[in-house]
Amino acid sequence: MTANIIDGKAAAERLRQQVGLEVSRLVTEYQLQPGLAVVLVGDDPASQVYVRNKGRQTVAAGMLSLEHKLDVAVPENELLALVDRLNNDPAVHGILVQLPLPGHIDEQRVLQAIDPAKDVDGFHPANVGRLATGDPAAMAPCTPMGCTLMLREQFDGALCGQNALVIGRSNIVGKPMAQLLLRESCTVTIAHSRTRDLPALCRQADIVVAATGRPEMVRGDWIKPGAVVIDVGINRIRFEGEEKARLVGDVAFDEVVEVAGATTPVPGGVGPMTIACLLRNTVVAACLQRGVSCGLV
Ligand SMILES: Nc1nc2c(c(=O)[nH]1)N[C@@H](CN(C=O)c1ccc(C(=O)N[C@@H](CCC(=O)O)C(=O)O)cc1)CN2
Repeated sequence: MTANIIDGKAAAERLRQQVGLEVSRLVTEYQLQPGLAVVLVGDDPASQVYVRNKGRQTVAAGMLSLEHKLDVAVPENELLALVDRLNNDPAVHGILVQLPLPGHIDEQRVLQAIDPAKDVDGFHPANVGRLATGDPAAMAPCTPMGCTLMLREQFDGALCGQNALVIGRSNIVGKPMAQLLLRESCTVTIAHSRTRDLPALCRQADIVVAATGRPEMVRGDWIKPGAVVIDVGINRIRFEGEEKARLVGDVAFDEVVEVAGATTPVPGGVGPMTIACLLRNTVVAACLQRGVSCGLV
């Protein structure tokens, strides 16, 4: 069997089209132009690329994009003061502080300073709690949300009752991913570095979401034939004899593609959906703040 390779770029393009149409409707009917503010601290090259892409895609969807670039040594209280200004700016419906932050800044303190209504990353404890309690108004983190939308497409909406294994328990991917799959009525298991006999657990799963941070950890012989495998990993590896670093996921793609029913590539799988979901969350946040219905929920 050779797996269907899920095209994350195409899925993201479809979602961006829907977002763009919804923005046009909001502008026409309510003079409501959703606005997204992105804060970047420092000059990490990958973060700079992600922030640039967020800005471009926000503008392309007809939304207002504000970028705030702060020096790597910015004191924490200056960053908190900026978040406070953005919380009180009526043109801003969504706020995102690009992660990771430099070591001298308390990441949790900054994320908790964002108004939960504008927290389009879904990292504020209020949104974490809303997601865990099944509140439909919860802002869900963008990467797991993108994975969920791709899984819905693969299963034609029939995720109910599927055995899902999430490998990884981070606050950004693993835990919210498990909550979103639970919301879809999957039977969810969370595995992590202390899990015993991970390959055996994996072989029982209809859905595997790999967010381990360990390059190519999930092997082909761990996968149940026909299972759907979503690879969240982004690892830059320099292979012997190659000049440029290559991007690989947490899944051994060449092996898994021979066994799975469908799988995501890296690059071009989950990554592009992350930014498309950010645009979606911003539109949803703008609608909730204005008290108008949203065509994207
Ligand atoms: N505040 C946040 N910070 C970070 C998040 C996040 O969701 N919120 N996620 C990541 C970075 N990220 C978005 O911010 C992101 C990562 C990867 C991609 C992507 O499209 N990746 C491409 C490969 C790109 C490359 O060559 O590097 C792919 O997988 O095809 C988009 C967004 C951490 N920080």
